Amino acid sequence: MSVVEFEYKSGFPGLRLTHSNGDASMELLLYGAHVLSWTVHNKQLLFLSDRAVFEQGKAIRGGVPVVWPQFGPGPLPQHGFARVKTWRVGKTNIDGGISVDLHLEHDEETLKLWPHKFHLTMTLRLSEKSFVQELTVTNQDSQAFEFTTLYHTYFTVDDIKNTKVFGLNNVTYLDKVDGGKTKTETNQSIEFTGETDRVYKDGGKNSNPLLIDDRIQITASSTMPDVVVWNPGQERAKGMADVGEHNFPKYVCVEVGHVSDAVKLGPNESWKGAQEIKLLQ
Ligand SMILES: O=P(O)(O)OC[C@H]1O[C@@H](O)[C@H](O)[C@@H](O)[C@@H]1O
Repeated sequence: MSVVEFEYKSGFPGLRLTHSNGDASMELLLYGAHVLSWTVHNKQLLFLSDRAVFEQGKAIRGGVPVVWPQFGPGPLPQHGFARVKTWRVGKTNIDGGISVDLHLEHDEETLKLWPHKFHLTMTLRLSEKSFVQELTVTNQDSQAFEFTTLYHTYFTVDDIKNTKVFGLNNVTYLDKVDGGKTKTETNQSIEFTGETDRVYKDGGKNSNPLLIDDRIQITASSTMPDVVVWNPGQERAKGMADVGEHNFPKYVCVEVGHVSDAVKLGPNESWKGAQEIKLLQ
């Protein structure tokens, strides 16, 4: 069991977590509290684009970007600012399991963008075949504030054409590639035949587990009820400088969060949202 500091692409310090027998590991950057890599038995389970850009202020294409305090476009930069801020390391525990806390607070830059005082803690726990990440948001202001949030997880797949996402049948979704129409999922599994960008409202509350094939299970806390499923497809991927046509078949994003409406947090109140990602085989 170890937690070791490392530096990725000079300028991006992080922590490398290794589970007891070395069979599971995780790389975590302070930039964005970003999980960059998760391996079990030396197999990489998260996708990181070979065209990902590592520059201050730019989002990293792959791993687990943390979307906060705004999902998607809006008054703030796309997907908020937490993913492009440098967090600081807090408590580390390697007693009977590994956990690490990272923290982010408001600063001059965030106050200019979003005039609210906040404290974020991201706790990561690595186990043999799974990991948990839990975000705690505390309102340190004298006024209430609202936010949306999401774990934007990029999972590796052998081929998107043969990938299925289960657990969202009968759930209502917003189809972003069909003009934002509201539809109901009638299929037992989602398959990918082109650009797919959907927000499944309360998808995580479905009684069926959220699965990628029969390999990965994603479980969210009840405070993160929505599920976004995204793959850009060939044409859009071609136009995305940090993805490229060759990469779209290699990943699927299955993202749990609170995005259909906002979380409202009063002064001194705290909110927690977690996901557990488990390898089933
Ligand atoms: O390019 P970004 O900002 O990382 O966003 C990627 C995708 O993120 C998804 O969560 C959104 O539903 C998509 O609409 C978006 O294209």
